[in-house]
Amino acid sequence: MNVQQSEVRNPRPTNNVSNPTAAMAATALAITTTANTTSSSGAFGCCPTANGESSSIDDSIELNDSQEGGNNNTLYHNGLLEKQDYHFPKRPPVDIVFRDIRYDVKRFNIAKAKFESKEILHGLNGSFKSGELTAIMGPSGAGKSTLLNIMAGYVSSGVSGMVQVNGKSRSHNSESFRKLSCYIQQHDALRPWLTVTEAMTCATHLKLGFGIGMAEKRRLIEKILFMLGLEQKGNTPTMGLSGGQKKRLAIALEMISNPPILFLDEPTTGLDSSSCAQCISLLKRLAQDGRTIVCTIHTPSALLFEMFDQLYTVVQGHCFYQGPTKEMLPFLGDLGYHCPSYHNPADFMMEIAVGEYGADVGKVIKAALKKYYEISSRCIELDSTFDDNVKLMESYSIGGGGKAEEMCKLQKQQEALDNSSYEEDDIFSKTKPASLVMQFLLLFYRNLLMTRRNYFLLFCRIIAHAAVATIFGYLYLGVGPNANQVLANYVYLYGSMLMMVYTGKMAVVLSFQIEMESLTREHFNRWYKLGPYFLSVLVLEIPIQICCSLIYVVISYHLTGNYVNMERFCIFALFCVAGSICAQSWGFFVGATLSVKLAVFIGPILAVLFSVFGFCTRYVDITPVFKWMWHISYYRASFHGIMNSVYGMNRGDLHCPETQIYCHFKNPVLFQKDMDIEHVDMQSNFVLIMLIIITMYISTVFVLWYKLNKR
Ligand SMILES: Nc1ncnc2c1ncn2[C@@H]1O[C@H](COP(=O)(O)OP(=O)(O)OP(=O)(O)O)[C@@H](O)[C@H]1O
Repeated sequence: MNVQQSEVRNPRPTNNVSNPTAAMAATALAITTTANTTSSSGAFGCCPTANGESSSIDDSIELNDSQEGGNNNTLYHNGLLEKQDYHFPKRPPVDIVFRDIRYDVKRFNIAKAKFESKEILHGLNGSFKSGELTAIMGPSGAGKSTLLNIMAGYVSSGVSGMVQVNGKSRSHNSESFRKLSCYIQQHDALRPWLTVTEAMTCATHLKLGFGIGMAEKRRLIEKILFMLGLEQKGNTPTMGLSGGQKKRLAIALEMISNPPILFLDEPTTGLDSSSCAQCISLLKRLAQDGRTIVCTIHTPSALLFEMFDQLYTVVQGHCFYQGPTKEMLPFLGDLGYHCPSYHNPADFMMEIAVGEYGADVGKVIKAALKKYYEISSRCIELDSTFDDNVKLMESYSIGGGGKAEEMCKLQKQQEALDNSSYEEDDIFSKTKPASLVMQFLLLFYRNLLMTRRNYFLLFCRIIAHAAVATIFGYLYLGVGPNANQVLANYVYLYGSMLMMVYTGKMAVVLSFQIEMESLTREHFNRWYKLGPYFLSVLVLEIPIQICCSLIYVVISYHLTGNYVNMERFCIFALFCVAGSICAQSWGFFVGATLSVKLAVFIGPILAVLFSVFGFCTRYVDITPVFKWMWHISYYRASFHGIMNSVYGMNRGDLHCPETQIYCHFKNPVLFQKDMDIEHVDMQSNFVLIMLIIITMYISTVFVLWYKLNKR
């Protein structure tokens, strides 16, 4: 039996979760109960109200009247529920018009020792209309992704020109535009350890908040997955999906908030022909429901090419063709470039774009510009800022033309439509994104779930600490209380700090590097704010590091015979843990700031640099120019802390074995004096470590914020 049929026959009562605390509990529940997407509620009985308004989010995916002959209560086609019976609610049409889009990048020229500017896009004009699926095509390096990034608002610095959304100017990084759109980048950047349903559930909670009930959310998830052909994959971990399924999941995750505009960067890359066709036909259906869908694509098959309504071709940063897909060949034909019979039109266009068949690319670019102004000159008053283009247009002595008149009429009709609202105005308006606290709780829960699934990494971290502690413990077995083994103990203490610092730092130095793509996608598509995200990472990572450090400390401290009393042990453990957490905060900062290649060697280099201060280096012997490093070295502060906990704090004489004639460090103060650490201010050291931790966290958040927002 069709899975969805069983749902209709077994409706489940609505579980309305309205308060956040209950909702959090329900979140966990939902993640487990909805893990099997094929066993959930029958929501289809929930119909539009008498006045036609939807009464619940469930209505958001309602029956297509045209296919059902207007009978909204009928749920089956000949007893079978078809994917095409569903559609997302119509959204207000959102049209995008852009003019004179230029993009400059600044590069430092080492030879000339100055910054140089390079223009990537050279004044692109055009529009993307609602209800249409538009392909951005062009040769590699032509500027397709750059144009898409600018249109999505993903890139804003270095961009000039005007973008209008339903006739209203939009800034290049408009926050309100981001509410209406979503951007799915080339790399799916999904969370591999979550199942499809878990990923969808978490995204639904984050995007739709807790103003609507769990049951409604569950039904929404089921239907989106059903529409996208993922209904059988609810329990599959994301990493177990095929390339095409991952693309569809990436779309499904964004369809939760039902945005009227979708930007997709190369959604078909890496897919086989049938997955490509599935993906494009899905986009086509979403466009037919009134969405504005724009995607970049590399030479598609003739079949796929025909599925696009509009084509925008970029070559060397110029517009090469824009208009209906079916008019592309006549356009090139008018210029004398005729597509051979049985040749893929998309391939032919790309061949012309790279100058094959002796094609004059410049001529086509000028013709495309002329065509644009032929249409535009009848419809809009050209802005004075486009003087250059106006002159260019005049130089082509634009005449009248039937086709241009027709296009103009269409554009006027569209403008009338455009006067409709630019705001969200359907049932989704009753949903609000999760609050900051709930964002934190949801992200923390998600991290916890992923860590539990990926337990091998955690297991390795714990085992490594225990193993090294045992090795060190036996290497320096029982050296702690002996006066003749003070130097051996000193090396053990130094090694322990190294262990704490390296494991603390290196365990997280790549965290953000690995996370960055997912973080960028989710943050850009407004799933959550940076603050709750960062906090959710810290709240998981800090306890793990504390546990690992304590495992090391407990084992090695006892094996080396350093245990004297509980007070000394607690201070020792406190400084070890504080040093490790401080190193971890440095790891986050280095990882967030530098590229992978730099981070993996700058991280250890910084640790080595700071570690020399305090170890066999007396303050008086340090070259004055480096003395500041002694003061800010968290390594030195932690090391002195553990040293003082072992030999300071009025410790009595150490044990001098009878076999020894003389034990120089019988009184540990002598050793402290030799090392210039007889006056360790424990409080100042601890405060210094805490200050560095806080500074590093703030710096990391700032760097991440900058990377996520300033592009
Ligand atoms: N930030 C940047 N700094 C320097 N050059 C850049 C930058 N962004 C884009 N470019 C250059 O602009 C050109 C267009 O890049 P873009 O990624 O948009 O090309 P594309 O058409 O999407 O290519 P592909 O199909 O290969 O992905 C390339 O030559 C690229 O090197």
